[in-house]
Amino acid sequence: MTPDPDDPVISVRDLVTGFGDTRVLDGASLDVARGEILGCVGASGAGKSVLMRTIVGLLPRRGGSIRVLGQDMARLGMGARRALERRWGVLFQHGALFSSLSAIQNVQFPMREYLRLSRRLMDEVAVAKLEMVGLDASVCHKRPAELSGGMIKRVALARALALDPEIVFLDEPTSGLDPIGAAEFDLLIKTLQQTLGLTVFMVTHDLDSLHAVCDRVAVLADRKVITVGPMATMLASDHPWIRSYFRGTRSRVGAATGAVRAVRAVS
Ligand SMILES: Nc1ncnc2c1ncn2[C@@H]1O[C@H](COP(=O)(O)OP(=O)(O)OP(=O)(O)O)[C@@H](O)[C@H]1O
Repeated sequence: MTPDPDDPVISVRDLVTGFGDTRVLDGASLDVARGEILGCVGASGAGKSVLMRTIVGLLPRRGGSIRVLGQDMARLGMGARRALERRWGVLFQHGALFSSLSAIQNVQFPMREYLRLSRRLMDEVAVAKLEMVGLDASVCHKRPAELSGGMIKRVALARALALDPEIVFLDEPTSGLDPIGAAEFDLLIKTLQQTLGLTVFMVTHDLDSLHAVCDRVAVLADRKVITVGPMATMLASDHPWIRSYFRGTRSRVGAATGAVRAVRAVS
């Protein structure tokens, strides 16, 4: 699906959010287009998770506006709000599975909260969601403590997909995975986005994920979204933080340059 910039699924304007006397975001604005994967980056503590949690209504907004799927979040009554919540899924940092529930029960949790389905149908749907993220029936009755980090992320993704959402919010989906597991997870996200037509808002520190799956990247700094654009924009930016993040020694560009220097030094 080609992202349509004229059809923003999420529109954040002049957002102010904070805790006590501290403002974490102060005038943050951002659009996420239908069908795109937008990566959100920024220094640790810049407010990426806070932005994501404020968009989905888990943290209060002190100012500005948030529109999701054309609806102003501040004007929704309880019923309309629940109806809107059914149209997105969230994968929280570290998966955030319920430790006392099995994998299948975790996936069924949003179904129990928002739908009235028979037990049999819920079982069928949950197994299908687990298969969709590459897990077979053998994990169904395992609890999170019995699963690997990669499996936990997949179960959390299956839970985020439980209600057939239009938008998926992912908070550091590849953190803690080895490079192969992270690449597989990136591919899974990209495949799901393309086959299901999802819009994806993804908080990440993973430069490989940004390169592999994101259509655009939003950079949070100084309590605002300072730049949004494709990777080419990030690589061309002269902003000091963006430059050191995307072209520093741990980036592909930096690594390639370092490698060239090393080869030159040897020869
Ligand atoms: N519940 C909370 N109560 C008080 N302060 C909070 C709370 N949640 C987040 N913060 C503060 O808000 C700021 C932004 O936090 P946030 O988790 O959004 O950062 P982040 O950009 O996602 O960082 P990281 O990349 O390290 O996960 C931090 O200073 C953090 O301490």
